[in-house]
Amino acid sequence: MSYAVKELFYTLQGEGAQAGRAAVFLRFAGCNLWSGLERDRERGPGGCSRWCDTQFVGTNGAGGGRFTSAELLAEAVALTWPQEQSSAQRMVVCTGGEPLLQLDTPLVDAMHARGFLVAVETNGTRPVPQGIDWVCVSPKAGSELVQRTGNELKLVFPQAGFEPDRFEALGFTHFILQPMDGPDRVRNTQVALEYCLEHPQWRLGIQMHKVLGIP
Ligand SMILES: C[S@@+](CC[C@H](N)C(=O)[O-])C[C@H]1O[C@@H](n2cnc3c(N)ncnc32)[C@H](O)[C@@H]1O
Ligand SMILES: Nc1nc2[nH]cc(C(=O)O)c2c(=O)[nH]1
Ligand code: SF4
Ligand SMILES: [Mg+2]
Repeated sequence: MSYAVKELFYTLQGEGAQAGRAAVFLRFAGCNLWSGLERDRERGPGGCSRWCDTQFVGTNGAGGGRFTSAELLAEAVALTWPQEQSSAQRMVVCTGGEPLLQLDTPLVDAMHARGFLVAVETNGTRPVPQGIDWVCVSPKAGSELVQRTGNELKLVFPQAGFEPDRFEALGFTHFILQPMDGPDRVRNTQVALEYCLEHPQWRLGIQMHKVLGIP
């Protein structure tokens, strides 16, 4: 079994309730909410393709390839610290693209066997496999939300006609508004800030890695 992966890198988690924590990022190639057409980034099919901040295609000469779980784990271990060197637990953040198109139990088990806590960043359109340690769901307007529980619900804000209150009763511990990056970032940050002041169940999540200028 091999996995289509765009990149593997070591950085600080820049988003959500774990922001600031060192982690290996495993960015899978491919996404079910991505139209695949460059022109749709301008015109917009109505979904997050229009504003997605990530290059995850990996098949256009931009890097990436197919790797076995053994190859991915060897690289992840090489990127992070030796377990005996620190009491901190190693973490892999599985993202993409949409990681749940590919992440399966054998890969999760292989990561656990090497001492990694396994986190996932998902759009919530596919159920999370058993055994994931940290689940971040980021729902997208126009898609069906299947994964309705987890550790954090991280809503990119604002999305037209997609108000935060529709998620408040779902089974998450943390509710985070992440201002939509792009040409309206400053205004989006202001409206997210105001929303959090008026609805204190929500916390503001700033994409720390972009402030720091790190991957
Ligand atoms: C690139 S996505 C990959 C994981 C998964 N496909 C998802 O959408 O959750 C990683 C995170 O970045 C967020 N994101 C994507 N584009 C963004 C933007 N322009 N501004 C703020 N957050 C964005 C997503 O909502 C998600 O939480
Ligand atoms: N530093 C850093 N933190 C992140 N948290 C979620 C990310 C993602 O693209 O899923 C991301 C990312 O791309 N970089
Ligand atoms: S689901 Fe995630 S990776 Fe896919 S286009 Fe939307 S934000 Fe980007
Ligand atoms: Mg990112």
